[in-house]
Amino acid sequence: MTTTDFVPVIDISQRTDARERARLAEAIGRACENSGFYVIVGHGIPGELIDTMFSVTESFFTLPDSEKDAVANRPGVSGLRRSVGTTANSLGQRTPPDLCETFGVHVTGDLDDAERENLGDYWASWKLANVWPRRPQEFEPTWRAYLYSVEELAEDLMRLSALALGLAENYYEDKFDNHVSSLVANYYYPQTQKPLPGQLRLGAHTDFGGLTVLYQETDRGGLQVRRGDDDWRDVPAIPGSFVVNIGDLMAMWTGGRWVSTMHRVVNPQDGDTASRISIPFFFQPNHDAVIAPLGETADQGVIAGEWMAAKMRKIVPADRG
Ligand SMILES: O=C(O)CCC(=O)C(=O)O
Ligand SMILES: [Fe+2]
Repeated sequence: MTTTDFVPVIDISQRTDARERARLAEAIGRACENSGFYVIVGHGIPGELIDTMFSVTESFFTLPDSEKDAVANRPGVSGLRRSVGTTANSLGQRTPPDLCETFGVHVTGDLDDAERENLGDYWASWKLANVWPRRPQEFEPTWRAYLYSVEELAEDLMRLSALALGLAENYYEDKFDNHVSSLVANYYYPQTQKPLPGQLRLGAHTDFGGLTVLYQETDRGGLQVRRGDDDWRDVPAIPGSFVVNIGDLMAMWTGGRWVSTMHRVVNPQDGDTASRISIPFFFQPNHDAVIAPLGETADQGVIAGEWMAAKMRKIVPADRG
């Protein structure tokens, strides 16, 4: 099986046409059963918005440290994490920290303190307040415009997913009407020292939530998806595309018919000091949505927020905010 059979490229430009929707849903369903990953083109998010999103994000990450510190993550506040910890820890693996820093905001991060406090009685990243860099000036408006667009796209992908599973298109709507999604930028900084044994740009993991829509720099490479036990396949990097993958909750929702697949970001070749940026949007259900496998009763399910927060805590110690 070639990589594009395992992670197919799907053109969704005709998705407003009813007949074409059925065909797209079928292609998405097949991809989600096989690898849980697909690449979309023709998604309708303007290239100009994506380019600006990339350039403000890159400008931010390459600011002097003293300036970046102003938005550093602290108790109660999201922002910049210099070290994301060890992603592979979420699966119980012990490896050195990932070679990555991240900046993230949540759709819930602008609510007032009391409202955020109500989003689950446990520590969870979506309860943190957003903080925005002052420079570059266009950072915040661009991130907000991008967030709005990618959220709409993710909603439509969920409608197509529902169709693929033989459900009503709006089946997932009331499970995502107060979603706790996040928009994150991963900055894989230049590697000027040899990584430690087992140390990666981003360790092997599965995503937690519903689905992830990821922008990646397409001339860098590094994102790999696992096939079988130890066969890592490069994800096709196509200019103007997004990588879509389903998370654990979506897989649980389908009773395992769809798969949430392990992926990682490997280091560049020795001596290659190029940085790499990726920007995932994690579409995560309402914190109180009950996720039970299709056809099972709610008491067979888990509470989405409790489940995601428990997995998150294995990566980021709760006392780090
Ligand atoms: O950087 C990438 O291409 C993948 C990032 C990723 O898997 C994640 O942030 O969950
Ligand atoms: Fe991921």
